[in-house]
Amino acid sequence: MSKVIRIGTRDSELALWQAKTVQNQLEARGYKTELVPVKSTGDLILDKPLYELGITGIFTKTLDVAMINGTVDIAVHSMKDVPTALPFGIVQAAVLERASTEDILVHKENPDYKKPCTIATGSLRRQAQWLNRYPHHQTTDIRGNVNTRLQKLAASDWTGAIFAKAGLERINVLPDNHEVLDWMIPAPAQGAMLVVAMEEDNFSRTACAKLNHEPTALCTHIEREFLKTLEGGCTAPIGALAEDFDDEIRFQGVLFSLDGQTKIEIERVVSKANAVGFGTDCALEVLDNGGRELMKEIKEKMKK
Ligand SMILES: NCc1[nH]cc(CCC(=O)O)c1CC(=O)O
Repeated sequence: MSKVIRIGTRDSELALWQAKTVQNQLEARGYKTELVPVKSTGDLILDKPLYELGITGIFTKTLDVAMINGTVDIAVHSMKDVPTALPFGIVQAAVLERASTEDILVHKENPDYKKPCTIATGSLRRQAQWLNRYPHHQTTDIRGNVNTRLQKLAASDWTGAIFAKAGLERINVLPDNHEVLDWMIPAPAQGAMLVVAMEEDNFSRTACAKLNHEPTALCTHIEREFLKTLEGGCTAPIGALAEDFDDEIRFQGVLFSLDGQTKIEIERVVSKANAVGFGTDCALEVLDNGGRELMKEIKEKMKK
C-alpha cells in the first residue's frame, strides 16, 4: 500500500473538517493520504442567491474536473450539495455514517413568532417550509460558508438564520441560542458525507469501500431517488428523510410551491428488502398527486 490517495476538498472550514475525517479513517486502515484543498465556483460567487446561478453542482464541479484531470484521486462532499446525476466516469465510493439531519434556527434573543419576523436562508426548501408555517413572516437571502453566515446574522437585524445542525456541530460553532426545527423536512442526504472516485480507480475504491456505512448509504439513496425523479434537473423546494429502524425504512418526502402555500407530502414505511426503487415510487406518487403541475409552475417561475 505505497500509493498515496490524494483527497480533494473545498477549502471552507466545514469541508476541511469533513475531508480530514475521511483522511483519518483511511489512515487508520493503513492508507497513505494527502489533502488537496481547492476553491469552488460556489465559494467564489457570493453576491447572488444560489438558485439564481442556475448551475447544478456549483460546489462539486471544480473537484470533479480535478479528479478527471488526475490531480486528485478522490473528493469529499457534503452529500446534499452533490447533484443526483454524477459526471460520466465518477462514482460513489463511500457514504459515511450520518450525523444530525435536522435544520436549526440560530436566533439572537427568544423570538416571538406571532410578530412579523425576518428569517435568513438561501434555500428554497427552507424558505417554503418556513413560510408555510409562518405565512406572516418574510425570508431574506444569505450566502457564504457557515462562519460567514453566522457573522452576517450577528451583524443583521434579522430574527434568525437557518442552518443544518450537522454543519455547526462538526466545526464546533453551534450557539446555545438555537432551536431545532423538528417539523422541517431536511434536504435529501443532509448530514451525510459522500466520497467519490473515478470508476476505473480500483485502488481508491477498495480503500473507500471500507468507510461505507450501509444504512446511511441506503437511506440517502432513497432520498436522492425521490429528489431525482421529482425535480428532473431543476431546483425546487423538496425535502426528504429516510430513517433506518432495524429492518424497516420510514420515509417522509415533501414538495412545496415557492411561496410555501401548496404542500404535497408523502409518508411511507418499507422493508429494507424492498427498498430499491422505493424513492422513485414515492416521487411518482407525489407527481400523480398534483406534483406534476406544481413542478411545471416552479420551473416557469424560476426562469424569470
Ligand atoms: N448548503 C451548504 C451546506 N452543505 C452542507 C451543509 C451542512 C452539512 C450537511 O448538511 O451535511 C451546508 C450548510 C447548511 O446547510 O447550513
